Formats: sequence, structure tokens, C-alpha cells
Amino acid sequence: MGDLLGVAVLGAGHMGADHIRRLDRVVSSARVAAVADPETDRAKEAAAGIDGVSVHAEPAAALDAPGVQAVLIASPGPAHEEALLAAFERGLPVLCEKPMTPDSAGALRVVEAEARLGRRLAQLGFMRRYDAEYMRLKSLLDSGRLGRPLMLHCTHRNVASPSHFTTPMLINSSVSHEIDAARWLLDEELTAVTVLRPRPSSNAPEGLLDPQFVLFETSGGTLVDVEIFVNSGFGYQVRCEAVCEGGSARIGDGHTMVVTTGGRAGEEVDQDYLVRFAEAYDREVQSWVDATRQGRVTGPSVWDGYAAAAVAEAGVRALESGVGQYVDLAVRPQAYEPTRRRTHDPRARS
Ligand SMILES: NC(=O)C1=CN([C@@H]2O[C@H](COP(=O)(O)OP(=O)(O)OC[C@H]3O[C@@H](n4cnc5c(N)ncnc54)[C@H](O)[C@@H]3O)[C@@H](O)[C@H]2O)C=CC1
Ligand SMILES: O=C1[C@@H](O)[C@H](O)[C@@H](O)[C@H](O)[C@H]1O
Repeated sequence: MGDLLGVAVLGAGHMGADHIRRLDRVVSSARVAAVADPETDRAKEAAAGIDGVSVHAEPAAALDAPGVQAVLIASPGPAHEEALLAAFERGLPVLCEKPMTPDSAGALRVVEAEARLGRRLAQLGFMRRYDAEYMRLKSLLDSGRLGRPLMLHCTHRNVASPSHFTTPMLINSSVSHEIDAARWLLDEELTAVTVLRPRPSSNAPEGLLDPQFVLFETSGGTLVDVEIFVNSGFGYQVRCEAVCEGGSARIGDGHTMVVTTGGRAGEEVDQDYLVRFAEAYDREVQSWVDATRQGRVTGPSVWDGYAAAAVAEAGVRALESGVGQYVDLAVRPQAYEPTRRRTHDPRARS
């Protein structure tokens, strides 16, 4: 046990329980040392059978538990700021699920707190950066083989939304993945956003504006459109097509086994992100554990978490006002290197 990285997991719900299983059974060189959830029965159930783990109702008690050397935050978004600041106070490395915070002011406080430490401690849980298909698309775009990107067309469909889901969460929880993926794929900031919506689906809970169509403009003049539909009822579908000057590339078509029988051919459609992105989560957590054991922090930063929060906030303003909105981005502290820029002319709005 001594050699394994002792991790406290905060939140033992859908995602937290899956990360606990992953740390316990999939990832090497780590162990679950503590679990915290105000619903202690949930924490006990997720921690059942794990040697040497302690269970707590209070997150702070888990951070201070014996053997804890790092923290994985999988509580709901509104609890992340307090948990991140508590980890920073203790000098504990963190992997924090998205969204970093639901609002940009809270996200900026996190950025400033980490910048004051003078070193990175946190990695953000934007797992698409660890997905094999997204990594292939990123390498292709970076290689320049397709020329300058002009447009990204993205689709993000869930089968059904959880009962606590609100209309702004379509943007600040679900589309936050496309916001991060677009910034990462393009090496550009998202500068403006417009949100349109068709009539709400009758499959959506009463009052939830679902689906939505979100259009981003970038600092480099690329357009990114996202169909977000969290009560599609028919499948978990995440697609991204990059259209460039010299060709296009699309990921997310989900080619699995094709079964032909009775005169029909069919493929299974994933129903859940835990299935579609299983390997990405494994790679993300393994990479965090490996880097942490070497005293390094890699992957998406708190600045990426802040940028996603600021873009999402503009998206919610656009949704509520019906008018396109610019993104207000703070000045990036020196500690966070600018993303690499492509060489074409920037065409940001004046
Ligand atoms: N990367 C991804 O693809 C996904 C990320 N997420 C993110 O993971 C986080 C958790 O989401 P879910 O597991 O779906 O929610 P959930 O509602 O299933 O679980 C959250 C758990 O946290 C507990 N909790 C509440 N306040 C807490 C606190 N202060 N400290 C510790 N635990 C607390 C709740 O009792 C609950 O058991 C969210 O930030 C969500 O956006 C969720 C789904 C997929
Ligand atoms: O992060 C996630 C959820 O929180 C969100 O609610 C879903 O829409 C996303 O598909 C999933 O990846």
C-alpha cells in the first residue's frame, strides 16, 4: 500500500462511484484512501470491499484522513470551489470533474488561489482530451494536413437528463465539454456565442428548454456549432466534424459490431457516457496518477476550467436574452501558458 498514491474521492454519486471503481480496480499505482459524501450510505456502498479506506460525511475530514495524498473531486459543480480551495490549502494535488465551477467568478477565484501557490496543483476532468478519437482528430488538425479549420460541427445527445438538470446546465454542464474540446482542438479562444432553440422536445421534463443549438465564434475566425439534446431518448451520441480548407474529418460515428439478421442490419448505440468514454476516463485518471506520483501536473488546467465557465456564462446570457453575447475573459495569469496559436489571421469581432 505504501507505494500507492492514496486518493480521497469527494462525492460518491454516479461519477464518483465510477472513479472509485476505476482507482480501485483499473488504474495502477493508486488506491482509494478515503471517500466523502453527505449521503454516507452512498459513500459506504461505493467504498465497500476496499482495504484501508475511511468513509466520511464531511469533505474536509476525508482530506485530513490518514494516507490521503491527492484528491479526486466528483461532487456536484457548486461544491467544487470550496473543495478545490481546501485541497490547495493542504497542498494536495487534485483531479476535479467538470464543470470547475458553475460560474466564472468562482472559477476565477480558483485560478487566483492556484496562481498564488506559484505552482499547478489541479487538473480538470475534461476527459475528451483523453479519448482515442478526439486525440486522433487533434493530431490531424495539428499536422496541418487538412489546412486551416473553418468550422466544427458538434452533436451532443444524452438519452435522458438527471432530475436535477436545469436549462442553463445544458450549456454549463453538457456543452462545457464542447467548449473545452473546441478550445483544445483549435488552439483558439471562444469569443462570442449565440443560442437558438427549436420547440422543446415533448420528451424533456416540463420547463426544460431541450434541445438547443449553440453557435460559437473563435478568436481565429472559426465557427463552432453544437446541437445539445439531453433528452433525445435514443442514445448517447457525441460527434465532431472538422471542416478545413483542404478536407474534413469526423469522429463519433460509433462503429461497433454490425449485426445482420432477419433481413436487417443494425449497430448498438451507446446509452451512456460511462460506456462511450470509459477508456478516456481510464486514461485520464491513470495519467493524473502517474503525473502526480512524479510531482507533476498535466492535462487541462484551472485556466481551462475558468475559460469554459466564462464561455458557458456568456452562453447562458445568450440563451436568456435571445441575443448573441461576447465572452468576457479575464487576463490570463502568467503561470498559465497561452495555448499555441495557429498562424492564420485572427478575425475576432471588433
Ligand atoms: N466527465 C464527465 O463526463 C461527467 C462528469 N460529471 C460531473 O461529475 C460531478 C458529479 O456528477 P454526478 O456523479 O453525475 O452527480 P451525482 O448527483 O450522481 O453525485 C454527486 C454526489 O455528490 C454528493 N455530494 C453533494 N455535495 C457534496 C459535497 N459537498 N462533498 C462531497 N460530496 C457531495 C451527493 O450526495 C452525491 O452522492 C459533476 O461535476 C458532474 O458535472 C458527471 C457526469 C459525467
Ligand atoms: O459530463 C457529463 C454530464 O454531466 C452531462 O450532463 C452530460 O450531458 C454529458 O454528456 C456528460 O459527459
